[in-house]
Amino acid sequence: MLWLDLGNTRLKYWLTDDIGQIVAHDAKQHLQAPAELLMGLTDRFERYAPDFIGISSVLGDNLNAKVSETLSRLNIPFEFVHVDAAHTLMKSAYNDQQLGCDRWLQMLGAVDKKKRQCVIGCGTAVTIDLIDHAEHLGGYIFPSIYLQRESLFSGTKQITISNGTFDSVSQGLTTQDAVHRGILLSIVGAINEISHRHPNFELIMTGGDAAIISQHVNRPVRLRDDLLLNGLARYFDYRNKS
Ligand SMILES: Nc1ncnc2c1ncn2[C@@H]1O[C@H](COP(=O)(O)OP(=O)(O)O)[C@@H](O)[C@H]1O
Ligand SMILES: CC(C)(COP(=O)(O)O)[C@@H](O)C(=O)NCCC(=O)O
Ligand SMILES: [K+]
Repeated sequence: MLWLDLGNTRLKYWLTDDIGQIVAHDAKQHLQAPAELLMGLTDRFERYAPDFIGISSVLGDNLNAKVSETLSRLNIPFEFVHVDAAHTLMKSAYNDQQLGCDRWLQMLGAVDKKKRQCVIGCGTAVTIDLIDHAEHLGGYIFPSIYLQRESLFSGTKQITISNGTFDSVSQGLTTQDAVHRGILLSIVGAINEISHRHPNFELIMTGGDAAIISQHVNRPVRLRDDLLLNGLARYFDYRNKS
């Protein structure tokens, strides 16, 4: 199988064998041209000859249509995931016309009906979702640390910072530190507050910035980079059975 995750920043793919083991995996920035990036990967995909392609995309109809056009040339059946708020594995109270496919799949990949869980996706946006015994209660969306920095850069005259590292949440004494620490605290503080309000929820984090953010959270966090893949596999497994 070939699994694709088209996020707002990166295209991720996993090739898996008959028993679900990953035989190839990569993540690449697509710069809003995922179809062109895929074109460059088709040789590799053809070599592995997957019998099916399952896709998660949050890039919208126009880019999805271009991706479909590129994938059609492979002559391998492919399908985009559609959010289902009434799925057997997890019911959701969220508006399912709006819920991002990657958010939903990450939850589907993590969900455990015996647990209370808080799933945090640290991509282009940071999403925090609460699940109570396989019932999605809703969540929050924040701009990522990088998007927050860009908005300060473009919305102010005296903040001209476009690089630096996010490594502390203590107060800063320079613009550079105040910007990075303030932004990191906005996300970390929100996570700490949500976990304070929901003390019995296990914290699970995934996505490109999960390692940077999790270090400052004041409760144990489970880092899982397999959530979206796991969600894709569960989704198509269930769909084939019904
Ligand atoms: N090699 C890399 N290229 C680009 N971004 C990276 C890389 N490694 C880690 N990241 C981080 O991953 C974040 C994007 O996370 P990701 O989960 O791929 O997002 P999305 O699903 O929105 O595309 C970026 O903000 C960046 O900080
Ligand atoms: C919230 C998101 C932007 C996160 O995307 P990502 O950071 O993974 O690229 C995406 O899931 C999305 O576009 N969601 C639609 C809005 C919603 O979930 O309500
Ligand atoms: K993501």
